[in-house]
Parts: sequence; structure tokens; C-alpha cells
Amino acid sequence: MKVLVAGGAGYIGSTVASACLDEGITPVVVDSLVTGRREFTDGRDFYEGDISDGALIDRVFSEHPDITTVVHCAALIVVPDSTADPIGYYEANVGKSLDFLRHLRRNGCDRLVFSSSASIYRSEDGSPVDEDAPLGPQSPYVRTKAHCEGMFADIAAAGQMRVLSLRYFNPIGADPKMRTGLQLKRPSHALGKMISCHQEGAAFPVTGTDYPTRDGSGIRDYVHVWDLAAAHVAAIRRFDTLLTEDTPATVINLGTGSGTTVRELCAAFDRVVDTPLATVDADPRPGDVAGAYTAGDRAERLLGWTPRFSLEEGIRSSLDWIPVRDDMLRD
Ligand SMILES: O=c1ccn([C@@H]2O[C@H](COP(=O)(O)OP(=O)(O)O[C@H]3O[C@H](CO)[C@H](O)[C@H](O)[C@H]3O)[C@@H](O)[C@H]2O)c(=O)[nH]1
Repeated sequence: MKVLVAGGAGYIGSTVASACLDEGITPVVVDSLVTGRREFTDGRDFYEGDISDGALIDRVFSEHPDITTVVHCAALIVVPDSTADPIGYYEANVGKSLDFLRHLRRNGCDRLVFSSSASIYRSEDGSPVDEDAPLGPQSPYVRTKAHCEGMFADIAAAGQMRVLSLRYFNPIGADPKMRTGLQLKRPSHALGKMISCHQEGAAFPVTGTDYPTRDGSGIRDYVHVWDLAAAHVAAIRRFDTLLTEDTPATVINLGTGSGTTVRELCAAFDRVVDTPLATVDADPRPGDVAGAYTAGDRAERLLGWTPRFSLEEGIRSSLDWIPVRDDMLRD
């Protein structure tokens, strides 16, 4: 079986491609390399270019007519950048996704697995959320994900595509074989900041200490990226059972079901490293929310998927990835 992984040189897409390879599914990668890394495509079928480039997508399908399914992870994902450049974000994430769907349809492909984000939930009070929880995207970036989900559902309802949107909670860790991982050198997300603060001997700022959570810090659902990748493999394998004429579009949360506050994440980090991480209380980030974690059993029911890795294993994996990343990616 062959799948097209759009954005397959990025963090999630490259890990999904690795998991596919390990499961006997051949990934064909399309990536513009705007944020993705060529190194993550080594030894894989790779086409450099844009998902909106019709001639490129036509070429991919003519050279790989046996592609059955598309995993669409191609997107810009930086929240503050999306606030500074909403036009660029809507163009890249929504406009180009629409073009991409047109190209897929022209090439007879109607199976789409879409990378969505659990940050589209309202998540104001730190409660668990299932797939029916109210949405309330807080930034242009997250709104692009919500718009894509809506757009794809409309197209699916017209019988022109079948779409499974996977709403990721907060991915951590790397491919256990260390082929790929987070490409950013200075990530701004919580675990990334913890690792850089720990390396530099600086205090980690706990941004927001007055949220309605058990200890006042923000709550999230940290899920190992290798578990996420396994969920994609299950989605690819079960696609035709899940997405039918009667149910042409659906959404599934991908999280562990365990909420972890920032202070709990710090404590887990300390269990993994030798010297404890210093922390300092800080103001909340602009537009930040208390957060959420997944509820319900839809992923298990529909995909037969449950996450296997613990929080500590995810932290350990992220730490192990740093020297590999520095060696593999020189900038
Ligand atoms: O230096 C930091 C960084 C973060 N946090 C806190 O850690 C929690 C998690 O923050 P992250 O930035 O790691 O995660 P978010 O869920 O806020 O957002 C990230 O994960 C989302 C996935 O759901 C989207 O991908 C989004 O683009 C990305 O920024 C929040 O309470 C935040 O306030 C700190 O205390 N200190």
C-alpha cells in the first residue's frame, strides 16, 4: 500500500512516514521545505514543492498510481506568526488545502486523513473534551484548522471526498529509531523550553499560575508523537470501514486522556533528568487558555488505538533527540 504524506518532511509528517515504512506502507512525501527538512526525506520517495501545485500533484500520481490515501500534515503552525500574518496563514493553510483537494479529486483520490489540532476546542476551564465539545479557536492559526475541517466536511457531504480529521493534543518525543523528530532548534512549547532552560541552567517560566486547574498552571494532554504516528497507520488501514457514503467525514481526538499541568510536567521532567529544573512563576502568555485533555473512547473504538508511551518516556525521547538533531541538522 502507498500513501501520500503532504508535509512529510515536518515533525509529525516525517514521523508518520517512518511509522508507515515500519508497517509496510510506502510513504510518498510532498513537502515545500518551507519549514520541513530535506534530511527527514532521505531514502524516501520525495517531491519538493507545494500542495497547491497542480502539475506537481499530477506528476506524483502519474508516477505512483497506486497511492490510495493522503495524509495531509502540510501547514504553517506558529501561533504568534499567524497573528502577525493572518493572510499568509489563511493562504498557506486554507487556500492551498482547497487547491490540494481539487488536485486530489482530479487524480481520483478521495481518502484524506487531515492533521487537525485539539487547540480548536474552547478549553477555557481545564476540563476534558470529547469530539462534541464546543469549539473556540483562539488564534488565526487554529482558526485555519477549524476552517479546513469545515471546508472538508462540506466537500465530503457533497460526496466528493472522504475525510478523517485527527485532532492532536500536544505531541512530544521523537521516532524511537531517531530517524526524525522536532526540527526546531529553539522551540517555544513547554517541554522544548524546559529542555533549553535545563541545558542553560536558567529558570523555566511557568506562564500562568492562576488558571482554574488543580495547581493554577495550564493543563494539556501530552501525547508521544510515535503514538500519534501509530494512530495514522490505523486510520489508513481502517479508512474504508470508517469513512463511508453514510459517514463521509468524521473527527477523532488523539490524546492520552490524562491532563498534565505545567507544574506536573516539571515534576515529570525532574524524574527523568539528574538535576532538577528551576522554575519561576510568570505572567500568562497573551491569548493563552487553561487548556484541556481528551475524554471519551472514540479513538479506541474507531481506530483500535490507545497510546502506549508514558509521559516520562515522551520526555526522555525528546531529550534523547536533541544530540541526534544537532548532528543531523546543522542549523
Ligand atoms: O515557557 C513556557 C511555555 C509554555 N508554558 C505553558 O505550558 C502549557 C503548554 O504550552 P505549549 O506552548 O507547550 O502548548 P499549547 O497547547 O499552548 O500550544 C501548542 O500546542 C498546540 C497543540 O494543541 C498547538 O500546536 C500550538 O500551535 C502550540 O503552540 C501552557 O499552559 C503554557 O502556558 C509555560 O509555562 N512556559
